[in-house]
Amino acid sequence: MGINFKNSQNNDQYRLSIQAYCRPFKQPLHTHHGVWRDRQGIWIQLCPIDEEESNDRGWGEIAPLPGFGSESVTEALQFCQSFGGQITDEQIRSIPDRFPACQFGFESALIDLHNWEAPPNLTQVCGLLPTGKAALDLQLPIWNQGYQTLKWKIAVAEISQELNDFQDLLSMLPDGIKVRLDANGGLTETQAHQWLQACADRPVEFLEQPLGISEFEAMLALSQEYPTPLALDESIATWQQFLNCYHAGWPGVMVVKPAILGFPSRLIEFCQADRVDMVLSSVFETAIARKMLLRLAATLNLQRALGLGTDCWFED
Ligand SMILES: O=C(O)CCC(=O)c1ccccc1C(=O)O
Ligand SMILES: [Mg+2]
Repeated sequence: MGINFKNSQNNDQYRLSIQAYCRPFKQPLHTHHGVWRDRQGIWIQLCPIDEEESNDRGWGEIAPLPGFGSESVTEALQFCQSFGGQITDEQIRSIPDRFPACQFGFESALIDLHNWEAPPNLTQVCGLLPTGKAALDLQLPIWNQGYQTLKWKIAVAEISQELNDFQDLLSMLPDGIKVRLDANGGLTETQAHQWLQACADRPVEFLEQPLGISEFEAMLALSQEYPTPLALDESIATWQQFLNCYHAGWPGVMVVKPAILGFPSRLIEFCQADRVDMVLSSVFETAIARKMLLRLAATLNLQRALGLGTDCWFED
């Protein structure tokens, strides 16, 4: 299934509506970056000005992640408001790289306007477990919900504690279920070695962002020393970082968060020319950006489970 991009030479005008939102999580998410309680973002709607009597509307979502190098919600809101309720194709194509979440949101809205088919519902999704011991005493075991892959945040508590909980978690998992460990850049090199030793011969799909973004070379070395694949996330959160790591020959997995990586068309173009071992991952966006992510996933023909198991973290 392809995405229909409108002829990029057009310079149509759109009426722009902006709606800021704040959506609390059912339970806070604990990561190495801290505690996260709600998702704030912006929904936008584009309506072609010469067809206002028609029902054509395109929806997009701006869901920034400033801790990963994107603009903040406040900056995005000011940027949206600067257009005074009206925007052109040309202005959307010219959104600067310092507003990557806006690039994503506005181009998503254009794509939504020109693609009437609903994206397919993809089944291969990785579930996100609560952090720490909470993963062990889930009321309704999450592995009964059809997931074959589960993600668990580490580098939050004491390492000896986490290594113990990790063994307990693995002993509870049915055969065939694999775990993704996400350190959010929070391990020391020594701790990364401890984790990779603990992962050997265990059902671990990959260890995500063990070290900070300044430690690319150390992560390269680790990836050559252990059989468990490593994945980059924070290290490739902006388009420039993504290109840098790709061209530096990163041999592992790339966790791509399209909602903060800029124009979806640029990502598609890149992936059509170059092979990327990619996991498409959420930033806790709502259904509007999720629709774009599903369109992307269908177009990019990805092999690994989607990192979109975050829906259950919100009330309906
Ligand atoms: O990738 C996934 O499976 C879930 C999404 C996720 O973990 C995440 C969500 C929001 C912000 C950061 C991260 C992360 O991968 O570090
Ligand atoms: Mg991550």
